[in-house]
Amino acid sequence: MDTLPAGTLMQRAAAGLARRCAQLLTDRFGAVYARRVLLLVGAGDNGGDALYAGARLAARGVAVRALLLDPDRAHAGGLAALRAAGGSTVAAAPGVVDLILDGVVGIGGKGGLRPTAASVVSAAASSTASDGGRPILVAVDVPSGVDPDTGEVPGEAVTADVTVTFGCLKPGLLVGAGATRAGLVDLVDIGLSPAVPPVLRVADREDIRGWWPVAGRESDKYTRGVVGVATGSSTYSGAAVLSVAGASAGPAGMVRYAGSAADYVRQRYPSVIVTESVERAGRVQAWVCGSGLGTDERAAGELRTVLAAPVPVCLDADALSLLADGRMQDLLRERSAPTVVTPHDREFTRLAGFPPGGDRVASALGLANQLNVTVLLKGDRTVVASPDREVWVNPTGTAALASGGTGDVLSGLLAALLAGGLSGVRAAVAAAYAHGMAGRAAAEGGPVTSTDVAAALRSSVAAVLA
Ligand SMILES: NC(=O)C1=CN([C@@H]2O[C@H](COP(=O)(O)OP(=O)(O)OC[C@H]3O[C@@H](n4cnc5c(N)ncnc54)[C@H](O)[C@@H]3O)[C@@H](O)[C@H]2O)[C@@H](O)CC1
Repeated sequence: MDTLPAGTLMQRAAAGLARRCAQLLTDRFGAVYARRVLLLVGAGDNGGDALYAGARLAARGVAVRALLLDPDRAHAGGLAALRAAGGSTVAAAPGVVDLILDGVVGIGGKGGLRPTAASVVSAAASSTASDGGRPILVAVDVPSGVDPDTGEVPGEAVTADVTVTFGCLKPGLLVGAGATRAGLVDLVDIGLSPAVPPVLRVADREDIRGWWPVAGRESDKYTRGVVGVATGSSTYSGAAVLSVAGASAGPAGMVRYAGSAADYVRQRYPSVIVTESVERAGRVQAWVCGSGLGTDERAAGELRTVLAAPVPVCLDADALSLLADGRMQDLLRERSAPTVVTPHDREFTRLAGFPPGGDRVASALGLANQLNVTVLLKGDRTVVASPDREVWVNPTGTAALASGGTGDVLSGLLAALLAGGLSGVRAAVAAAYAHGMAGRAAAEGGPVTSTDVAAALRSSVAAVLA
C-alpha cells in the first residue's frame, strides 16, 4: 500500500489526532492546559496512536492518563513517549475526565467489544468532565466495536462525538449503525496513496452541481426531458400529487401524469399533461411508477407497460410489492434502459427475499446484481449501488424524512433527473442529496410532513445549484 515506514505513519496519525483533541478541548473549556484526558489503550497499533497523541497533549500541559487493557501488549514506543512527556497509567477510569480517547481497537478489531473492553469503555463514559458535563469522546480511526468495512455493530461499541480517521474514509464510518457511532468524522491525511480506487463515495455538493442538467439557450421541453408519472390512484390521490411535486422540482421540461388520480393532479398542477393510462401518455423520456398505485391487476398492467418502455424507469412502493412476483422480476432483468428501485428496508426484504442486514452496502450491491438495477436503499445514510458495483452514500439524510409520502417526492425527482439524461446512479445520488436538503430545510419550521418536503424541494435544489 505504501513504502513509508510504519512509525512515520503512526506519528502523522498521532499528530493529527492530538491537534483535533486540542481543538475540541479549547472549544469547550477555553484552553488545553491542565485539562484531563484519559486514553483507553488496546493491544494494537490503534492503542499506539492514542499513546503518541497522548504524549503530544501531555507536552502541552494536559494531564494525560492511560488505561491499558492489556498492559503487557501495549505499544512499547507509545507508552515510553507518554511517560517521557509526563503522562502516566491508571488501573481504573478517574472520576473527572474532560476527553476520552478511544484507542481500544481500530481496523484490526473483530466483532463487538470484548466484555473487559466494554466495561472499561462504559465506566469511562460515565465519568464527569470538569465543567460538570459528560466527557468528549474521540475515537481513534474507528469507534471500537464498529466493523470498519461494513458499519455493522454486532455487540457493544463506542459511541463517539468525533472520529479521527487516517488515510481514507472507512465504509463503516459512513453507513449503517457505524455511521451513527462515529459522530463527526475527521479525515487526517497521513500520506497514504490508496492502491485501489475508493469503493464507497460520499456525494458532495460539487458532484451534484456538476451533474445536474441545466437548460441552455438551445433547450426546449423535449431536450430538457419529459418525465412520466404513473403513480397514485383514486384511493391514494395524494401519492400522485407528491410524486408530481417531486418531478416538477427536477430539470425536466415537461411532466405527464398517467393514472386514475388525473383530475386531482390537474387541479393542483395545471402545467402537467394528464391522461388515464400509461399507454395513452404519449412521448415520455423516463417514468416513475409505483407510489399509491395499488397492487391490483390494473396496477400490474400499468407496471408491465412501464417496464416494456425503452426508457429509464424509477420504481417505488407498490411497484416494488408487485415485483416480489418472480415473473415481474424477469421483465426487470430483460430491460436494457436503466432502472432504479428505491426500497426502504421492508420493500427490500420483499424484493430480495431477505432483509438488508447490517452490511447495507453489500446488501444494496447484492440486490443491484440480482435484479440488474440501480438500488437506492433508503436509510439515515441512503446507499446507492449499481449493477457495475459503483456505490455512493448520501450525507444529507435527516430523521425529518422518516414521514409518510416523502419517498413519493424522492422518486418523482429521481425520474425527472433520469428524463434529463442522468445515469441511474447519478440520478439516484443527486435526488437523495437534494431531497435530504429539502428535509432539513422543512424541519427548520417544526415537525415535517411530506407536503412540507415537497414545498421545500424547489428552493433546496436552487440552493444546491447556486
Ligand atoms: N495501517 C496503517 O498504515 C496505519 C495504522 N494505524 C493504526 O493502526 C490501527 C490498526 O492496528 P492493528 O492492526 O494493530 O489493530 P488494532 O489496534 O485495531 O486491534 C488489534 C488488537 O485489538 C484486539 N481486538 C480485536 N478485536 C477486539 C475486540 N472486539 N474487542 C477488544 N479487543 C479486540 C486484538 O487482540 C489485537 O490485539 C489502525 O486502526 C490505526 O489506528 C495508524 O498508526 C496509521 C497507519
